Amino acid sequence: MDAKKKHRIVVKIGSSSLTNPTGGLSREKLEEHVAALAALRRAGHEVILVSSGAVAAGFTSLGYPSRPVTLEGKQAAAAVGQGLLIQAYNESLRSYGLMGAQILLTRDDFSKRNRYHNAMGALNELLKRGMLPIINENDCVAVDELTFGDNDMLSALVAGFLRADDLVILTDTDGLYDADPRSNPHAKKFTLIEEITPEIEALAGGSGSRVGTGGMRSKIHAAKLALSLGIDVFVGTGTGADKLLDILTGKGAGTYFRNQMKAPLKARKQWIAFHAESSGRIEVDAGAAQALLYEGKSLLPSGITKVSGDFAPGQVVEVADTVGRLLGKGEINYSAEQLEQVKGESTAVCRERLGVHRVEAVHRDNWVTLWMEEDNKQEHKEEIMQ
Ligand SMILES: Nc1ncnc2c1ncn2[C@@H]1O[C@H](COP(=O)(O)OP(=O)(O)O)[C@@H](O)[C@H]1O
Ligand SMILES: N[C@@H](CCC(=O)OP(=O)(O)O)C(=O)O
Repeated sequence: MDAKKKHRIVVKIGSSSLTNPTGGLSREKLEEHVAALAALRRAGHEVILVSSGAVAAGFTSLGYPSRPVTLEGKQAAAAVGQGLLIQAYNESLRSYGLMGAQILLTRDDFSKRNRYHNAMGALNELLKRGMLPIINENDCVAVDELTFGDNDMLSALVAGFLRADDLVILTDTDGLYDADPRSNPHAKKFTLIEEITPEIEALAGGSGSRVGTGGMRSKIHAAKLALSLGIDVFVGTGTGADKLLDILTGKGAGTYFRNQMKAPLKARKQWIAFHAESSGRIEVDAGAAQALLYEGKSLLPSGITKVSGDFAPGQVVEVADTVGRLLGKGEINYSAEQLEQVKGESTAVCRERLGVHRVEAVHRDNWVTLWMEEDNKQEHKEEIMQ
């Protein structure tokens, strides 16, 4: 992380770093985080906060003796606590001349293109106006498959779509160890990780505390996604007002994950790759697969062998080869019905049957390769960055 440059930084603060020993919100800890966020702002960086802590801030007001475990209990606590959390942030931010702006998101918001762009527009405007966006899951509606599961993944998705330079995940442990340091006092820490291999993923366990949810495992998944989007990641802890500045200058107490790819995936392709729901699936022959994966070409109807699902032009479909391997996803220019009429046909036939001028079924600009062969991973990475 190069601290001289003005960075766009997403800082995620987990419940474990915001709570007192009984699981409630700790104002003292919150105030220390705010001092550090304010120092980042003073140094000229753009800052977006993803903060957990709603359940922690709310459960005592509802009469729960400890952090609730049921979904309804957590939702009710979050509904009460979210307001208290933002109020606490704003009271503290005021003394630095800063103001927070609450944004609650669900995964569903990311899968609908208009919502994705709306959220991006609002966040960019807030940043332009000097506000500090404070993002959390929309706990009351985010249930089951709609949830991000945890704010770690949400912070990586937000960092991706805002094309942030850095993602800083603050937690109660000073980084990733080769075993959970809570249960293994001999665990060894990683200070720098250049690639998140399956072996590294296997070392990260679940939450060791009663208040956190994802543990180190969800942080590693989030770090992996952020790295693939061209974002540097830090996972760790710190104290004092300079802790975030120290993290930027490489002096943080934690693990740095260095990004190998400097060009982040464009927002449009990120949306297709990570958020859009697929409305159908098409199969393509070997020639079309070759053109899509290795030649940087668009998909033409002539290479399509099978069409499944009911989709309309502009929706996102999965593209597989004839043995069923997923090659990637793309925005389709035809409905399923139209495609049935022209699959396997030449450009001339498409024009004649459908009266279209441009015939690509999926244009290159709306295509994302998802299939990676171990030995040509890099080639694919470069390709999806186009
Ligand atoms: N390999 C590991 N290295 C470090 N911490 C680990 C590891 N495996 C599991 N953990 C646990 O992850 C916890 C942090 O995650 P979590 O409790 O979800 O915090 P947060 O509330 O900040 O999201 C640590 O307290 C630790 O017990
Ligand atoms: N949205 C919930 C927190 C969920 C969550 O991810 O917690 P954590 O693992 O502590 O970051 C809340 O505000 O309490």
